Amino acid sequence: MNHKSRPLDSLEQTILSRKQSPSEKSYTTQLLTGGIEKIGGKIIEEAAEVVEAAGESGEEGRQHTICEAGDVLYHLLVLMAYRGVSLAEVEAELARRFGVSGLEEKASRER
Ligand SMILES: N=c1c2ncn([C@@H]3O[C@H](COP(=O)(O)OP(=O)(O)OP(=O)(O)O)[C@@H](O)[C@H]3O)c2ncn1[C@@H]1O[C@H](COP(=O)(O)O)[C@@H](O)[C@H]1O
Repeated sequence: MNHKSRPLDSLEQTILSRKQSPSEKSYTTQLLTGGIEKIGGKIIEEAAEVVEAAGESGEEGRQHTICEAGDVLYHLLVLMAYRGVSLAEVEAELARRFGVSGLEEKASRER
C-alpha cells in the first residue's frame, strides 16, 4: 500500500508487524511490552500535550498541535493493536454514527 495515500493504514501495519515480530530496537515493541499501563500512560501524557499545544498562539502553536496530534494518534494505534482492535473497526463505528447528532445520541443514552 502507498504510505502517502493512507498513512494511518501503513502505521497500523507497522505496529502489527512489531507485535508479531518484536524488535529490541523498536519503541513500539517497548510500548507493547509495557502493556496497558505503559501505553495508556503515554496516551494520557500526549493528550495533555496536544491540548497544551492547541492553546499556543500563532502558526508555531498550530504546527506544534500537528506534532502532538501525531503522537496521540500513534500511541492510540498502539493501544488498539495491543487490544486487537483494528482501525477499520473504529472507522466502521464512526461511520455508524454519521448523521446522528452527538447531543441526540447522548440524550438517547440518558433516557
Ligand atoms: N509514528 C511514530 C511515532 N510517533 C511518536 N513516536 C515516539 O513517541 C515518543 C513520544 O514520546 P515523548 O515525546 O514523550 O518522547 P520520550 O520522552 O522519548 O518518551 P518516553 O521516554 O517518555 O517513553 C517518542 O519516542 C517518539 O519517537 C513514534 N514512534 C514510532 N512511530 C512510527 O512507528 C514506526 C516504528 O517505530 P519503531 O517501533 O520504534 O521501530 C516508525 O517508523 C514510525 O512510523
